[in-house]
Amino acid sequence: MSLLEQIRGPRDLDALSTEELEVLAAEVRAFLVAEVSKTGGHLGPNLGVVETTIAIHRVFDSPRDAIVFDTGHQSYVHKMLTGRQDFSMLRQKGGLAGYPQRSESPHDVVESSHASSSLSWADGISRAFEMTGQTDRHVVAVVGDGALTGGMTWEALNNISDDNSRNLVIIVNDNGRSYAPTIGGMARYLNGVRTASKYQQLHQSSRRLFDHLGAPGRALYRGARGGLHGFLSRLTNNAALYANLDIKYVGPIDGHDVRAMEEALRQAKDYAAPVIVHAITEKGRGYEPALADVADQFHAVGQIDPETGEPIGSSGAPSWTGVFADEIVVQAENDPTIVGITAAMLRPTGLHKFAERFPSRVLDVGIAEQHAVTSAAGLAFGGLHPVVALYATFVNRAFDQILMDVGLHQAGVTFVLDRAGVTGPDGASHHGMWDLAILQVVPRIRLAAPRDAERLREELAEAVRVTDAPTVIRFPKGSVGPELVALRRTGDGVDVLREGESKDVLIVAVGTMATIALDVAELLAEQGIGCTVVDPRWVVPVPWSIIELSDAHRIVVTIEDGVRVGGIGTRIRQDLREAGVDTAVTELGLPDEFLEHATREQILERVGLTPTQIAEDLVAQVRGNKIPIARPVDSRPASAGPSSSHPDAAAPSADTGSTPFHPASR
Ligand SMILES: Cc1ncc(C[n+]2csc(CCOP(=O)(O)OP(=O)(O)O)c2C)c(N)n1
Ligand SMILES: CC(=O)[C@@H](O)[C@H](O)COP(=O)(O)O
Ligand SMILES: [Mg+2]
Repeated sequence: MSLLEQIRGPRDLDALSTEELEVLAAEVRAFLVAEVSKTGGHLGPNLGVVETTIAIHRVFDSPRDAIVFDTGHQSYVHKMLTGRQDFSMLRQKGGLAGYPQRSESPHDVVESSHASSSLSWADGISRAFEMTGQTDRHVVAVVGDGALTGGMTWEALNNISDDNSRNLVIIVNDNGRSYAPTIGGMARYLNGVRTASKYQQLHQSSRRLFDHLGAPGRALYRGARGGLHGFLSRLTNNAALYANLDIKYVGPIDGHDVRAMEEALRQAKDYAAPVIVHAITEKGRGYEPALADVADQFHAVGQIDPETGEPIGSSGAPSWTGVFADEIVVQAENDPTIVGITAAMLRPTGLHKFAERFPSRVLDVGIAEQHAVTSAAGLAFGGLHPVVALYATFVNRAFDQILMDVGLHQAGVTFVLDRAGVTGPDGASHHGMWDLAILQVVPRIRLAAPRDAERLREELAEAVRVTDAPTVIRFPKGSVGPELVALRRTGDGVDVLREGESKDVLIVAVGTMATIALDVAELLAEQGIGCTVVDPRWVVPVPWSIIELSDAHRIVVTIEDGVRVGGIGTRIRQDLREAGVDTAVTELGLPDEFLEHATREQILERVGLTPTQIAEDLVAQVRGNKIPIARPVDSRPASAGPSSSHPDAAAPSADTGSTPFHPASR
C-alpha cells in the first residue's frame, strides 16, 4: 500500500518523516497526472501546491483551523489529504467538485471559484474566531500571485492587522502565472524576489552542497536556509511592503521543499500576528508536458495522454471562442479605434489572435474585472472603442462599473461574454447564468445573444459600431452548432426561423436556445399545434416586431439560457403589457438556484429545458389543460398582482388568431 493510500485524514501525516513526506509528494504528483489526465481539470495549478498543501495539513489542524483556497482550483491535493481520493468522476455529475464543496467535507470552506476573495474570507473568519474567544483556532489563506492582482485582496490587506487577525496566516503561492505570466506592478515585485540572483544562486549551491552530506547535511541546510531567507527578506526589502501593512513577512521559501515550508508555517503559526509566507512554486511541477506548455502550463486541461500531455478526443469543431477570436481581428483591422481588454484570460476569452496581430491594442489588466470595465470607460472617453472580453460569470462583480461608469456616461464599450449560460463541469460559481438578468437593467444597454457563428460575426460587427451605449454579446462554452438560416428578417432585425401553420404558439428563443426551440416546434407540429420560432438577435431593447408577433399568437414562450427570474422573458412580458398586449406568456429559463457541476445536457434535463419537456408542457397549455385563468388585465382589482399560479393572460380567442394589434402610442 502506498503512503498516499494510508492517508485517510490530515493527522495521518504527523508520523511521516521528511523522507516519507518527499515520497508522499511524489505519489501525489503521480496520482494527479494519472487521474486528471482521464477526467480533465486543473492539473498545472495542483502540481504546483503539493508540498505547500502537505505542510499546511502537518502544521494546522483542519477543520478546527480553517483553510481557505483562493479560487479553489488548486484544492485537489487538499481533497486527497482529507479523505477524498476517488477522482474517477472529478467535475462530473455525482463526482467530486473541482473546487472546495462543503457538502463533500467539513475541511472545505469557500466554494466560490471567483478569484481574489480569500483574504476577505480569512479576515472575516479570523475576526470571528477572536471575537468569540476561539483564539486557538487559526485561519490559513492560500492565494496565488494571479489572485493578488485582484482588488479585493488589497481591500482585505488594508484591514488585516495584529489588532484583529493574530491567528491569520496568508500563503502567497507565487508561481509567476495566472494562465499566462502574471502582469502588473505586483507581479513585477514578486518576480523581483523570485528571480533575485542571490536567492537563486545561494539556494541552488547550498542545496547541492548539503545534499552531498546526505540526511544530516539536509537537516543542516534547512536550518541555514532559515537565516538565509531572513537575510534575503531584508535584502529584497520584501518585509517592508507587508510590514507597512502591519503584516509580518516570511520568505521567500522554496514552496517545493516540504520541510522548509513546514518550518516557515510553524514559525508563522507561532507569530501570534498576521503573517504572509511567500512560497516560490512552479505551476505544473514535476510533469514535463505541463512545464513545456508555454501558454498556461496546463492550467486547465481536458482529457490528455498522461505520457505526452497531448489532448485526447477533442472534437475539432469550431468553438464559440474561436469564432470570436477570428472575427475580432477582422473588426480591429477595419477599425483602428477598437482595443481589447482581458482580465488575465487572453487566450481563454479569444483575444490572443488580436494581441498577436495588434500587440499594442490589447491590454491585460490582471484578475481585475472592475478595473477593466472602468478603464474601458476611460478608453471610450479618449475616443477608442474597447472590447472587454470576460467569462459571463465574472461580469457579475463589475456590475456597478458597467452601470455607473459605462452606462451612465453612455460609453461605447462592447462586452463579449464567453461561457454564458450553463457551462457544466466547473459548477455553481462558473455557470454564466446571471448576465442577462443583471445587465438588462442598465439604461440604454443593448444585449445580443447569437444563435450561431454567422450571427456572432454579424452582431459583433453591429456592436462595435455603437458609440453611445454599452453593448453586450454573450455566447456559451464549447463548440458552435450548425448555422440556423432564417426564413426572413423583420425590419427591426428579428429573424423568423419557422412559421407556424397556425398561430397557437410563438417561441422567442434567446441565442442558442433557438436549436431547442426548433425541436420543440417540430414536436408541437406532430400534435397539430402551430408554432412560430423567432430569434430576436438583439434581445434588449425588445424589438417591436416581437410585440406585434406576440399579439398575433395565443401563447408566447420565451426560452433563455439564463436565470428566469428577471430574465429576458420577464422583460418581454413587461413590454407586452405596456403595449396593451395580453397574450399569455410562459417564461422558460434557469431556476434561481446554484446549479451543480455536471454536463450542460444533464443540467438542462434536470431543469426541464429539453425539447420533449417543453413540448409536453406546451401541448397541455394549448389544449386547455393549463391555459392560465384568463381575466382581461384591466379588469383586475387594483390590489391584485399577477395571478398567483399562472401568467396573466386574456382569454384565448375562438380561432387561433387574436384581433389585429393596434400599437399603443410608444
Ligand atoms: C474573478 C475571476 N476572474 C477570472 C477567473 C479565472 N481564473 C481562474 S484561475 C485564474 C488564474 C489564477 O492565478 P493564480 O491566482 O496565480 O493561481 P494559480 O493558477 O497560478 O495557482 C484565473 C484568471 C476567476 N476564477 N475569477
Ligand atoms: C478556475 C477558473 O476560473 C478557470 O480556470 C476555469 O475553470 C476554466 O474554465 P474553462 O475550462 O471553461 O475555460
Ligand atoms: Mg499563479
